[in-house]
Amino acid sequence: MATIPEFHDRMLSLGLARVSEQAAIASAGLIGHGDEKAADQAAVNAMRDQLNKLAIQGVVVIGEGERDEAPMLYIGEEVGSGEGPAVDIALDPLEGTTLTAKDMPNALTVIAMGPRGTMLHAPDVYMEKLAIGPGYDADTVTMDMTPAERVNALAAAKGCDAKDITVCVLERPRHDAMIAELRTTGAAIRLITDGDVAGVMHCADADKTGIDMYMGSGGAPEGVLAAAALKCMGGQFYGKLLFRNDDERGRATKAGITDFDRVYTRDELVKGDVIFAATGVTDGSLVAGIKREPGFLTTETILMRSKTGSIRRMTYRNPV
Ligand SMILES: O=P(O)(O)OC[C@H]1O[C@](O)(COP(=O)(O)O)[C@@H](O)[C@@H]1O
Ligand SMILES: [Mn+2]
Repeated sequence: MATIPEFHDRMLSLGLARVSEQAAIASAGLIGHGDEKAADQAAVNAMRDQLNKLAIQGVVVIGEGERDEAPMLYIGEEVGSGEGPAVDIALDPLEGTTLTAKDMPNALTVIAMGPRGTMLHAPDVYMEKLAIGPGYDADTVTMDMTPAERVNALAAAKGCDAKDITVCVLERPRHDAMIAELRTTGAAIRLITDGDVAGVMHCADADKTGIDMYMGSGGAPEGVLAAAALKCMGGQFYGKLLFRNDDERGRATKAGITDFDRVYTRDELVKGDVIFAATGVTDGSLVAGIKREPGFLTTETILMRSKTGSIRRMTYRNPV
């Protein structure tokens, strides 16, 4: 039997960038058209086509849904040409479908790849998330702390006042109490309407984005992708799965999860080397959105490798 090639992150990384670029390009014509489903479907189709061109034996571990719901890029779907290393793929073809439909900032196409068996098979439930950027100890802020304690602890570690900290939070009624508590510290709160993968990534580039910390609940699949991004950029990430009912607990059991109360660290969500690519769909603080000019679409992609901590920003001018 032929031996399976090793996961060679350097060789695979450019291919991964092509996947996220093409997903973004496919959704370009749907930016600001009020149709989230169409924008998502265009990105999904393109991402799947491109993935199948890569020389990998890939399995989607974070995808568009469960197999019985029969979406494309379902969890467990095999992708790639079938020749090459055995890899786990985590993807969100359009992270910020509503942002895209409404032409609001920070919509991205996102994909991460690591050796087979290294990423948490997170079910499509919510995850409580907490993230800070690089340069702090692992226990600087923890899930055990209250939201206010986290702000004060980060301010102390940073050597600034709580009022100099900016926390990014998804604007949702479920976060009202947390936001009220954060307000008591004097910290600023950047409320976002969607897109917590970008929200978490913003912590790793605080000088550019102004965001020091991310907290609150959002999609668990997005949590694994955010952990992959921070593994490349540096920074701490904690995630705890949240279950609202037995159906959700059943989904977790099916995904092989036994401990429902566990707080996962960044490196428990993504255990091995990982490569991560995200392309801007609409303009954002990390990457520019798609630019149109007659005959061309230009994208910007951030491509990162955890092994080396390398971060590339690539523009791609694509004739259309
Ligand atoms: O809208 P909800 O249910 O609060 O879920 C939050 C999740 O939805 C998003 O805002 C948008 O995700 P999609 O565009 O992929 O649907 C994520 O960034 C976030 O994790
Ligand atoms: Mn998403």
